[in-house]
Amino acid sequence: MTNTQVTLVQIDNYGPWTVTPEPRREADLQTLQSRLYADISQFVGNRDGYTFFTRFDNMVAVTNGLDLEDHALLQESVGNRYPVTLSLGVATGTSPVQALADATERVQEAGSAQDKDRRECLEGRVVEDGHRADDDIQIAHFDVVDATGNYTDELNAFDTFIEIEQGYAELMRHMRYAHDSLSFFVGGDNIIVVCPDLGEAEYEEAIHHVQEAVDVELQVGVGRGKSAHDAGFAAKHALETCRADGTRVELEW
Ligand SMILES: Nc1nc2c(ncn2[C@@H]2O[C@H](COP(=O)(O)OP(=O)(O)OP(=O)(O)O)[C@@H](O)[C@H]2O)c(=O)[nH]1
Repeated sequence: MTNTQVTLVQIDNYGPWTVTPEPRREADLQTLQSRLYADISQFVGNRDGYTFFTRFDNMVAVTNGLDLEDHALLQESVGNRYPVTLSLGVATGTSPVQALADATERVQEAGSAQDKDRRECLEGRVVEDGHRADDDIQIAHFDVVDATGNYTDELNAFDTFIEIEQGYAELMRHMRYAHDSLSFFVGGDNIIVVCPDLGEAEYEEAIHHVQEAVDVELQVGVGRGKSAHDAGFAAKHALETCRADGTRVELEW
């Protein structure tokens, strides 16, 4: 049974900061956001977690293996090096959607995203070391079948972008409402989905749904592990099996 530990990362009072004392140059904000994401991804990734950029001012991480001291160190390090600070909410559960909802609630209870007095809050609980298991995380790595042949080498770059984003939008909604899963676009034509215990039938159904709704053909490799890295790495190997064998769903555990 999965036990996903999810961390919501929220930049404190970021909206007001972007326009104080007057609107800041957009390129500078884009640079700040992408560097902050890169730093958090590296910090969490070095401890075998995954971080997703989502809206950049709010990011979502799968943090099994990181304790509250690790989270506090991330806050301290960012606070020392950036003009902004981070609040973090952490929660665990068999449903990734519910865990993220609980993590969000903890940050919201500490104060508004635009409350100038809420800084560096750290709320929540983690999966304790003695309670971690090899099937705590289930990750599905989706990609578009032959995106290069069907889109990248055929359409102009913006129309390719629209097609890929349509596939992502349909999949993320479907996986959230039908299968309690969190989907994140990770670049190219790839979508990483953090799942509860799902089986082959659910993935077949999701691929069929996206094909029917927006005519984008997906394949998926699924893995399990003690950390996001372990599960995600198994999923990548499973996806390689799809590519080699021409199959649409491969589970590796
Ligand atoms: N984040 C991430 N991006 C990837 C990964 N693999 C491929 N990509 C991205 O996806 C793009 C397309 O590569 P592929 O998915 O291998 O190509 P494809 O044409 O869809 O071919 P098939 O997947 O074999 O059907 C690449 O340019 C990368 O941007 C991955 O493991 N992680």
